Amino acid sequence: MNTSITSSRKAVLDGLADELLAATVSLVPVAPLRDRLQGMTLSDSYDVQNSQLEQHLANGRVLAGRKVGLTSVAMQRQLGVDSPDFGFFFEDMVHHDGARIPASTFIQPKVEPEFGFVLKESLQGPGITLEQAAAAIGAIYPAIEIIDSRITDWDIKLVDTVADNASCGAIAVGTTPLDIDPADLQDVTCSLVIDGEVTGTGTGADVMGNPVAPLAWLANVLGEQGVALEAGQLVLPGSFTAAMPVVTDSTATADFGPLGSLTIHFTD
Ligand SMILES: C=C/C=C(\O)C(=O)O
Repeated sequence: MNTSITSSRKAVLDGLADELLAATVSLVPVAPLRDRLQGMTLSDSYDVQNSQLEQHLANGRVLAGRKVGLTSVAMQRQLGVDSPDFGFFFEDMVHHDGARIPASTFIQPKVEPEFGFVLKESLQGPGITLEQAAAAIGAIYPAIEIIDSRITDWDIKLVDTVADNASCGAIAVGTTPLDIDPADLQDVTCSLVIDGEVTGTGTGADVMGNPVAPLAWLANVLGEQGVALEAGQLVLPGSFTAAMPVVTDSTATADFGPLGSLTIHFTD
């Protein structure tokens, strides 16, 4: 192995992680990352993501859970990609039903309606099946992910969004679980409602065929790296619909019909 090439590559990746960390604070987005390192791979992007995770944890932030993204055809089409990705979120990024969230704390926020799975037991791949993943779910909540891009104008390809923590901005999760069995999630319908208008509707089957599949996928991918999903963590398996932009004074609802809903408001 040519160590000088390897170490200069690492220096570029560390620099990208530092730029993204700075953008998280300044709210000034950065230029797309994909052309900054010749042949930038998905593995490079996850290294950039991981470097940020480690620095946040070293600064005392507490991991609350993980998100899987790009699991629906709607979102894959919107971003022009064909595979899922994942990211992390901390306790200080989690909001609850009725939250009033300053839009000014994001760069270019959009919202996505999702399930929120709270795990009752830990899950670690490889080899986690759908049945094992479903059995690890303790409660299912309505959730909204606020995605945000630290890349200018959402000009992202897969390597950009992965490095940028899968574009995770914040999470909102309901306080009352949805009364539904993990085996029945494919048939559940969810609409995204912005300011009273339905902007999109999807079913559980639109989320990788079954919303439990992203949970199993994540447990297996992280398991390959020796990382477990822990009991008590919240996992978001991906959006039912295309993401929609929000601004100050927007109200967003993830509407699961008779099963329940979650509403958040964006303030100044
Ligand atoms: C860019 C982010 C995409 C997601 O979070 C998703 O598809 O759920």
